Amino acid sequence: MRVDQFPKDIQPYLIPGPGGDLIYRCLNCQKEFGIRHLLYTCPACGHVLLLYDTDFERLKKISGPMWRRIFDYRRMLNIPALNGIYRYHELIGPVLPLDAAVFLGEGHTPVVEANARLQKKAGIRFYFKNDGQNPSASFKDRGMASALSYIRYLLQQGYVSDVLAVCASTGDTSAAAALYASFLHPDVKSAVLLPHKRVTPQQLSQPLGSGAMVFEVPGVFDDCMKIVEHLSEHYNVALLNSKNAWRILGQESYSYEIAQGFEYDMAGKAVVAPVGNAGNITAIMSGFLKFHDLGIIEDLPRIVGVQSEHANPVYKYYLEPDPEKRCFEPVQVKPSVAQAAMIGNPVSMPRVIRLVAEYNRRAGQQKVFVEEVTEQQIMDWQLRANRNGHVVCTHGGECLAGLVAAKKSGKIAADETAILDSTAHALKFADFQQMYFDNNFPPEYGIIPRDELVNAPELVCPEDLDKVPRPGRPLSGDDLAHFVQRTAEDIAMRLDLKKV
Ligand SMILES: N[C@@H](CCOP(=O)(O)O)C(=O)O
Repeated sequence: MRVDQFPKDIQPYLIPGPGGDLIYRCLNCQKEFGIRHLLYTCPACGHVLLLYDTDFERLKKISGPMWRRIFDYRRMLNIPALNGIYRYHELIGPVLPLDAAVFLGEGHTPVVEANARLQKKAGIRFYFKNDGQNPSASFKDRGMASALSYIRYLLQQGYVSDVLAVCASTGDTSAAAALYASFLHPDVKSAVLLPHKRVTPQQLSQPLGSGAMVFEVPGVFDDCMKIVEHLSEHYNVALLNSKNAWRILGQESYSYEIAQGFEYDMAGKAVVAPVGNAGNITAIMSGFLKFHDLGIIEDLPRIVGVQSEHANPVYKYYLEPDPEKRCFEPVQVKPSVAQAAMIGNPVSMPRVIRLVAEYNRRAGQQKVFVEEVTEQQIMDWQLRANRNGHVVCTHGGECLAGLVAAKKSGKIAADETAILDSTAHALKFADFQQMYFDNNFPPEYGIIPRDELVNAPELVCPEDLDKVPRPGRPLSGDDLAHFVQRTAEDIAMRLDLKKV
């Protein structure tokens, strides 16, 4: 639809222009810095930053119901930037002109309700939000769209030139970073650091295909992250991990979409997400808080972060009920099928601590929880989900396992509705599925396949066939007819089919 076809009162709000006043604010010393330079940590005290709009109050001049109408009408516009995360421009990148927006098809991923059989098994009503259907097949594209749009804006303004973007990754961030950077090539080039042999072949192929420089580093993600932090402190590079606060802004779109998808009614809802470097749970809380602040949603949903027992620093931190006594300790991670979240020292932990307190305070009760699950539970629930129409990877399995555990421990009530983050596409982590089917997980995972979830292809080639087709050597005539009949009979026998 064209703008002039919309109701008159909504027309002035449909196409957002640059506005607001974004600044970096240090979570520790509260010092503020302008956004003309890329910053990742506070130049004064070295702590982590978040972006704030010092003119946020102007957005309150528009009522919550009016905001809902604006976002709902924007759905009908054919303006690429508004078909992605910038539908929520005023909250995600108010200072950016729309022509700076990099849109590769990210966001507005489907929310799919689980079938009755799977809901019964889990004991609760739930949906998956399929963020694996983003362009690089993970939720990271939301944050990269924001970070690279900002870089494009800096390029357009002449504030930077020849950007080298770097990130550390367990596989999804690097795929997204390389993809979005390649869109701005040659002004932006990218280099990614991956823990050697701790990224799946599919994930490794992604930055290679996008033309990034790929460095494999011994150790785990936390080691790569330290190197990237060193690079960003000592060299002229743009850090693309979620330590970069622009990433957080983009990932807030996940919350906005959930709210919009449920008609802005968040009462009785629980949002479940895996926690690795903790940027996503930071963004989810921050997004819902902003919508709440503007009166767009009346209730804050419950939020449940899930960690594997092999990489559980955030879970451990919140085991201590007294906030005064809590003390964050990084953990040594062990191999995990939730490999993207195999992180012992999440860079966003200070943001999480700040936002959990704020979220619970605003909700007037504890609304944020962290749950822990086993490796076995992750694999079993992933495969159960996928046998019921989903395409979730191990982290989607982690979410579902976390939902079941949270219901059991009373963190989520049986009459609530949960929305689970399917963070990446199942195909990225197909090797874990194969290890399950082949029963060859190394012992440290502690995973024993359940017979009812195992699957394997069967080769059909009846022994009495002396001629079979091969590539470049097709059969024809009687030979083809005989091959088809015998093979069909063999399959019918295996499937126990009766002749009609
Ligand atoms: N799971 C992540 C780890 C880094 O995440 P980030 O969001 O903090 O950049 C990955 O896919 O690499």
